[in-house]
Amino acid sequence: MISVQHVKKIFPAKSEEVVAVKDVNLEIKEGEIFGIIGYSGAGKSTLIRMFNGLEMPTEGSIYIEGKDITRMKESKLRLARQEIGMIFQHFHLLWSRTVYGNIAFPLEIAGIPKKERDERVRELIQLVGLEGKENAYPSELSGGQKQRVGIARALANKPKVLLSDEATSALDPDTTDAILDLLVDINKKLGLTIILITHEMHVIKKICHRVAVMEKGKIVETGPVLEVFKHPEQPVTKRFVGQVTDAEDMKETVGRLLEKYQSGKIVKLTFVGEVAEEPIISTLIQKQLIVVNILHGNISHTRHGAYGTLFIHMDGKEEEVRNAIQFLLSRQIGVEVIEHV
Ligand SMILES: Nc1ncnc2c1ncn2[C@@H]1O[C@H](COP(=O)(O)OP(=O)(O)OP(=O)(O)O)[C@@H](O)[C@H]1O
Repeated sequence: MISVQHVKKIFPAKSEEVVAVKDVNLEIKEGEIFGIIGYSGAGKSTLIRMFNGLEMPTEGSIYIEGKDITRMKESKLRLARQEIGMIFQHFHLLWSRTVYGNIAFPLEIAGIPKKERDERVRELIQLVGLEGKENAYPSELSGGQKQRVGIARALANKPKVLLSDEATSALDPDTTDAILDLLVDINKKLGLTIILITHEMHVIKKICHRVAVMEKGKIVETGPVLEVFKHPEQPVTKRFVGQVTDAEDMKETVGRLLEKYQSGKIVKLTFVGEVAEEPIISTLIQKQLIVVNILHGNISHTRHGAYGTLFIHMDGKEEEVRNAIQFLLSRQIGVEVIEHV
């Protein structure tokens, strides 16, 4: 549905030009929730803004349903933009208009008659769960409610694609989850394709089907979310996966334990899919002649199954510890012996 081909964006500057996006290629399917993750300055905003012509690439093409939006005349681009809604971190609402007025605004611009407009706004208010708030002004709303207005406004002209530029980054964790649930809901109900950029792996894990990792203007890794969790290849991807699988203080704890336990091994186990729900550790203790000390555990639920990590210390005779590792490997569990942090 969306094809990004050899896209490059250079910003001219007095001293040295900035190459914000370097030869990006992506294929995004209809109805997919596709996440682009990267640290600040990676080029995510520049890339997503090129999907609706807010920025134009210096080189390359972006096809949306077969039409190259980078080569459209302004009048055609304006029409094409109605097919692509966008939501923002800081909402970008009209402060002098009510919730109703904000959602009606793009319909007024599109020349939709009043009666039809009223109906559509009412539908949208219901869809995003803002019943009763029609006459409130943005200043009277919570962050989550403001983003609901942003989503309703973005959906007003029935777009096929929704672009989300860090839409939950200004929200607390519970509100973030509620907005992410809403995005999944509209993706399912409307079959809407969603492309989002974020610096939080939690967002990717919770709602995306596929992810692309961006670093210094390039896509360095891409794949289905669960696959990327299982086999992160690039160091930057490993850091992002670590955001949700490893506790902040884990490194310190493991460092201390490595010093404390002179015998045995500290291992990081990774479980994927159904294995994550099996009682592997109790079987391990029953079958192997080792002592197991559980240090830290975590299960993440992605759209395509569960992904678990567990740090344990296994103590016992060297051979028994080796057997235990073999047992775990035979159960399709990832085993990484931690030698140092
Ligand atoms: N209009 C502009 N003029 C010049 N340089 C720009 C412009 N917009 C972005 N850049 C530069 O392009 C690079 C990528 O910026 P971009 O905002 O796309 O990154 P990002 O991954 O979205 O980061 P953040 O999350 O901090 O916004 C940065 O070096 C930035 O300074």
